[in-house]
Amino acid sequence: MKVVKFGGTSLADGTQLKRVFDIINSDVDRKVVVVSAPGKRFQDDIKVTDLLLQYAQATIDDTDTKEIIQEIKQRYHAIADYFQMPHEHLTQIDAQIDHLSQKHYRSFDYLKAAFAAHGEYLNAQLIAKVFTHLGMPAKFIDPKDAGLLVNDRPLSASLESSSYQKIAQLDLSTSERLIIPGFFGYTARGDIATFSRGGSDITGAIMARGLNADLYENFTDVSAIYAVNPNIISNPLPIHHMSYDEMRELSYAGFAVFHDEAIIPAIQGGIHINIKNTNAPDEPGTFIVPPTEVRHTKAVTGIASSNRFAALYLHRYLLNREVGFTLKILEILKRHNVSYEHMPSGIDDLTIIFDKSLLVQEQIDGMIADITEEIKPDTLKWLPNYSIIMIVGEGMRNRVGALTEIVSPLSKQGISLQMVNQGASEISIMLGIQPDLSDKAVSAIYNQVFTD
Ligand SMILES: Nc1ncnc2c1ncn2[C@@H]1O[C@H](COP(=O)(O)OP(=O)(O)O)[C@@H](O)[C@H]1O
Ligand SMILES: N[C@@H](CC(=O)OP(=O)(O)O)C(=O)O
Repeated sequence: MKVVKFGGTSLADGTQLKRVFDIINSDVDRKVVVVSAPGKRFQDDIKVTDLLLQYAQATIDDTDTKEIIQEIKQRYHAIADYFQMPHEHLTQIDAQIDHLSQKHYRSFDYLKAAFAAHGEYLNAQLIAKVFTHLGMPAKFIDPKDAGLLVNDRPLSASLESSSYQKIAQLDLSTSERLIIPGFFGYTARGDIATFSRGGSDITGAIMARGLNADLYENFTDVSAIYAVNPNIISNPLPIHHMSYDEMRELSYAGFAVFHDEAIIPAIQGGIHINIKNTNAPDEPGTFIVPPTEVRHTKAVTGIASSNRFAALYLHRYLLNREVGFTLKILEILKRHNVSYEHMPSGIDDLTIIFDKSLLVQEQIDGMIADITEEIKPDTLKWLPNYSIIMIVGEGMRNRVGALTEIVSPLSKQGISLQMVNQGASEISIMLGIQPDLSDKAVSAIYNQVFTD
């Protein structure tokens, strides 16, 4: 039995959904189907999840919601009309969209979570009906009934591990395909909470582990995971096989094609993942497997980069001699409820790297004020935009000279680095760099490592 997940681009309109239908219909093992909300149909299109978040904000602000509601309904109507679905199905979807703003929510974040989750929730209901209408019986399964219990973080929830017992009890003996909306679960109090953005991949991995699937197929709009983001370099080399840890590091550092948290359930269950293209389903795609099953001919498997960071640079002489110094910094971060991503340090310097999306200005101001007052640094600099490049490969373990090979093309092109961190993970080297130099650096490293 396979668990298959289709991303937003694979479900953006009727034409795409017909391809999805054919893929599932061609293999009886594709039994459990996790779906995203309709995604972008073209470059500047807006994902239904983002439309729903606009609707949520308008509801919070008590401004006019008529237009945005119409736009959301239109996305589902277009899909239903493509398959000439009976009108009653649309009436049910419309009613649920209208009802969203009438309900009571525990907080604004829970409101946003419930609105956002409806992208998947409504799509899964519609898809089950479309598939049945096309002659492949399918049943909608609410994540509540599948047993997806999550903790109380409304917009970045994690699964409670007790969920797996319940998921394992899902009845697979029926002849119907089971259609499960991705991206969200329910808290113990019964509220909807979503995973972080892109989180339908996580639902797919959870279902694959909970049901001990033979394979987790993740369908998207590219034929492989490439050694570098294809938006930076055209026609990069595809990766045929990679290890779980390689994928985790690469997706953390910018390979948006697969959510970094979705690797964890796969590792725990030893589930093989196959990334495939909805528009070219016969292509083999990329397999993500345990490290023992990957043969490495090259040191580097992939190069990822992300601009989503900010950094705080701190300099003070004899910083390394002061007992409890790091603890003081961490206490200040805790006081402002700030989590950090990395903290590389030298004898007199420290850089703290943050994920910008997890910070608000008030936290930044408070943290800087307290560090200035309590730590009295010689220099304190806030870098609002900071990029990380991650060079990843199981083949780099114990490999002499890997760092030189990576850094030398940068010095040749006069690209300076703000930070180099090697050793914390044996399979990766992390570089800190100014955002405007990031793509140039990625290209230089790619050309050095992959084109010989
Ligand atoms: N290394 C990479 N290999 C392949 N795709 C990548 C890579 N890095 C970033 N991407 C981007 O990820 C996109 C697929 O992810 P996403 O848009 O989330 O798809 P989905 O709608 O299927 O969830 C690709 O179209 C591509 O632009
Ligand atoms: N629809 C959600 C969850 C998701 O996984 O979407 P996609 O498959 O389009 O990345 C989002 O936009 O975040």
